Amino acid sequence: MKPESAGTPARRAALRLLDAVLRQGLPLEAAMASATADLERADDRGFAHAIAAEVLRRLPDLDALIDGATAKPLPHDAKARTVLRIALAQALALGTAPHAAIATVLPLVDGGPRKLVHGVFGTILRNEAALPVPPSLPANVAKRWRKAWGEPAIDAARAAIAAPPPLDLTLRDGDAAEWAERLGGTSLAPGHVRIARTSGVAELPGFAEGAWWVQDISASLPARLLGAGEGRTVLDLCAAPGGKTMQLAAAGWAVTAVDSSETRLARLTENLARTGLSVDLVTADVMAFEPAAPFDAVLLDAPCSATGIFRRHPDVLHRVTDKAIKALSVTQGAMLTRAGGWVKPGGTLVYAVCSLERVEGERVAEDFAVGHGFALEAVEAEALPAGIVPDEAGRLRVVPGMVAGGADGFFVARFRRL
Ligand SMILES: C[S@@+](CC[C@H](N)C(=O)[O-])C[C@H]1O[C@@H](n2cnc3c(N)ncnc32)[C@H](O)[C@@H]1O
Repeated sequence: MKPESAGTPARRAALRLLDAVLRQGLPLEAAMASATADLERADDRGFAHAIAAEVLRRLPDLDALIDGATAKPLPHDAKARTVLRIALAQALALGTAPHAAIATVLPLVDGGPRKLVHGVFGTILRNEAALPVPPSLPANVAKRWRKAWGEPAIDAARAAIAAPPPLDLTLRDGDAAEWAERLGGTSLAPGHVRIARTSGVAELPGFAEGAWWVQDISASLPARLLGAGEGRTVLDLCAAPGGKTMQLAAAGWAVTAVDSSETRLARLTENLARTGLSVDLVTADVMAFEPAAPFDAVLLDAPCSATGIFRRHPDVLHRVTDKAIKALSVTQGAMLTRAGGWVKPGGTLVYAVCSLERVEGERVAEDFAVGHGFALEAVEAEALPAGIVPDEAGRLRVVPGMVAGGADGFFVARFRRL
């Protein structure tokens, strides 16, 4: 038997990753450990991830090429289709030489449709096919977002898939203009610096001493709406890995941070050690947790579809179903009702989701605004990062195209307890 090419194991891992996302509905990052377990080298694991992520960014366009070159469409979950997607993403988007792109995937269909895969790949390349710029969104996502946010947001979302997003940093303290100069970036708001994407975050000035942490500008909004703590108490629900927890602690709040995931809380603990910030940590399910006393403020960053972070996590474009979005909104509503019960009279409640779905954002906030003893507290336009403006009700809804250079899709509403 011919020995397997050195490049094949990384492609096999990419196939397992795509299977985990597209057939099992798992997040790409969550599938990494098991799908790449047999790859010893970090760069092979990184390459498998890069291939899978590129396929997910280009999936509708790759499938259109494949369907245009097959007489009878391959089933959507056929191994031959995914193997072709892997070879084509490399040859047409990642700069892999076509002969290497196909030779390294053919062993994945040994004893199966090897000839078909080879033939379809050859036909597509001979026709000098190219992937469209910018990439297309999956039809169901485009339909949902077009209805919710209009055509300009669709165009901006497509452009955002094509370009790697910049890296936003939140400063623990210190002057944003000074840090922007030191890091070669720009600042969109107090305490914020935006730099070009880099793989060497830990080597940048200020990382080791905890002067800043990576946090998208949109993700920094919920804690910004609570302002300076001046020693008051805040309950940070669904807190890990702690971007908002650290903002609140740095702004002078006495923070109690709750999360149900031990693994994610361990990351929060590391982040606190690096930044020298201190908070009380509680491992608990929000639906079972019972605090001893109410808080001056409560921030709920609820678990959600995460469709707002599609730029860095393109798997959300393919694995999040309408049914899952509806189910999440029920959980979010129940969590928000519990969170409301832990706010002191006159205190503040902030609800946030990194979702581009109205049912998880606007709808949950509107339902909560009725009959729970809270009033929506409108956000003032002048306190916000450039480009972000409150909606007509005074809530924050960040959609693609709103912030120059991009930002995660987000929803934030602030309430005052009556
Ligand atoms: C959107 S992430 C939070 C990000 C975090 N607030 C930050 O700024 O870094 C959602 C978090 O909710 C946690 N979570 C999900 N369901 C939960 C529950 N029922 N109770 C407590 N935490 C939960 C997850 O473990 C996850 O860490």
